[in-house]
Amino acid sequence: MIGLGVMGRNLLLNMADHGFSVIGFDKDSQKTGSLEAAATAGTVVKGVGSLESMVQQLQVPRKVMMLVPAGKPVDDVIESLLPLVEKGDVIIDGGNSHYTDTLRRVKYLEEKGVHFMGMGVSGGEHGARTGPSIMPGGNERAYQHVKPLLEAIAAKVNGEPCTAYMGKDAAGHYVKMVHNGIEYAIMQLISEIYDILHKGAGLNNDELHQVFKQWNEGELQSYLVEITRDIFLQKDDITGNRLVDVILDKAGSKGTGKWTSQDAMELPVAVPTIDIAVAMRTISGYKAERVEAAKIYANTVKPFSGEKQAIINQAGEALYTAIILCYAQGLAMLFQASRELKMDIPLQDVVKAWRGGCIIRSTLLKDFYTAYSNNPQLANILLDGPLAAIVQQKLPGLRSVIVTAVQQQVPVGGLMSALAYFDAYSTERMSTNLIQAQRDYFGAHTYQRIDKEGSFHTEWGA
Ligand SMILES: NC(=O)C1=CN([C@@H]2O[C@H](COP(=O)(O)OP(=O)(O)OC[C@H]3O[C@@H](n4cnc5c(N)ncnc54)[C@H](OP(=O)(O)O)[C@@H]3O)[C@@H](O)[C@H]2O)C=CC1
Ligand SMILES: O=C(CO)[C@H](O)[C@H](O)COP(=O)(O)O
Repeated sequence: MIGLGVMGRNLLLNMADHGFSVIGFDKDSQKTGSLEAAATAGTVVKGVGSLESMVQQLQVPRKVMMLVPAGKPVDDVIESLLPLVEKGDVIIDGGNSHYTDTLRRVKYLEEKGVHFMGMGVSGGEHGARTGPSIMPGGNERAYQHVKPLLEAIAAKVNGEPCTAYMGKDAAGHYVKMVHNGIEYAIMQLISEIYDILHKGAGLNNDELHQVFKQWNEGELQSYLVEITRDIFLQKDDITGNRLVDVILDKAGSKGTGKWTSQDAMELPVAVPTIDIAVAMRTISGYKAERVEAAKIYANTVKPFSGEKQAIINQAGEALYTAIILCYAQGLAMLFQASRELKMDIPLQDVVKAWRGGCIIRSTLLKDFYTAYSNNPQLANILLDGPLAAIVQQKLPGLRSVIVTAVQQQVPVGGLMSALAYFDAYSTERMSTNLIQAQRDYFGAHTYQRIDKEGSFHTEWGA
């Protein structure tokens, strides 16, 4: 393992716990020393400060994984490894690299006879140590060398490992990118529901904890709902108040959500809830301007007058439906990208790998798994019969919550985008006939007709 930071160190210790002899490299002797000290008794874990020494001690074909920051560090590590590895060896990048970088690296290293695999890992620090979701892609023969290791260290659901081969070339990193896009979208939806219940319905942190606790015990059971439940109880060491209330409302990002939106536009495929989640993090950064605008427009949430429990119930239905619509967008993107980029991504295995260990794990994944088991070529999970029945039953809650939130001035762009996606996707005849007429009017862009084949142009207004 190269890079003994948060992820590398924990993943390596996880491998050792499963009986694999491992060796970690870091320039920092403190990191190599503390790695050995943290190893479980009886496991074989070595920390070294020389890359040469690390590579020499590996069995052939060598399996070298790196967990370093995406971008130049990955290229630097590859260049330092090249004089040390041989044909047939496998280099794995487990970080959040952009898939186009991975494509470039796969080609570069294949020319030298070295296999390069891009592999998504999700689950954060704890997941890496105890069982993450792992999304490997690249050369399938190279994957066979690491399959037993990955299956051993991955999270398990019903005894099955939350990992599978994600497809050719950069498929592993592509799947991880879309995973993170869905992660952004679900986090945005949860934060909007929090706004509705907190500012609108006046629930305090203890009440919010109870609501999320109850939701996490039912159909909304998921990692993100679970951690949100716990966040409301966390005390601030400095003030003694709840920590969530003293955290500045400016969201950070490392870029994977933005990459998902950018790539969706390129394909093209519609992922409006991911787009809006990225945009809302951007708007959150305009703190000073927002403070000024709030004064000008006297923008404050108007308290709800309705019964609290009714709003809580509707909010639960709205969140559940909108979350399904986020997965629908992300999975439809993978379906389309797999075809366009010829990656052969098996969607059934993607949702299998996401069932446990990762940030977007949820009880819903088992329904998606069933949907893809019945039809591996399903273009959109909204076309699956049982899932369509769930969406139809829960949709009124989403509509009602949006109406209430709009009237009470709670910004709910994520919820609205999910509903807009659904309403457009399930509309037989959209209003885009008018857009075609306008395009032809001002730019002679032509249009198609509903009653005849071919392309037509009209001299409008003549
Ligand atoms: N943290 C998380 O929850 C998750 C992170 N990821 C991804 O995993 C990757 C690693 O993340 P994380 O472990 O959090 O990062 P950290 O910053 O904790 O660790 C990165 C490690 O890489 C080392 N490193 C940096 N540059 C080089 C280099 N050129 N050569 C050798 N080693 C280098 C660093 O050493 P030094 O400090 O000495 O420079 C450090 O030990 C990233 O791509 C990240 O996006 C993926 C899933 C979850
Ligand atoms: O990959 C991850 C989880 O799956 C990381 O935690 C991710 O980098 C977080 O992204 P951001 O910092 O952009 O919110």
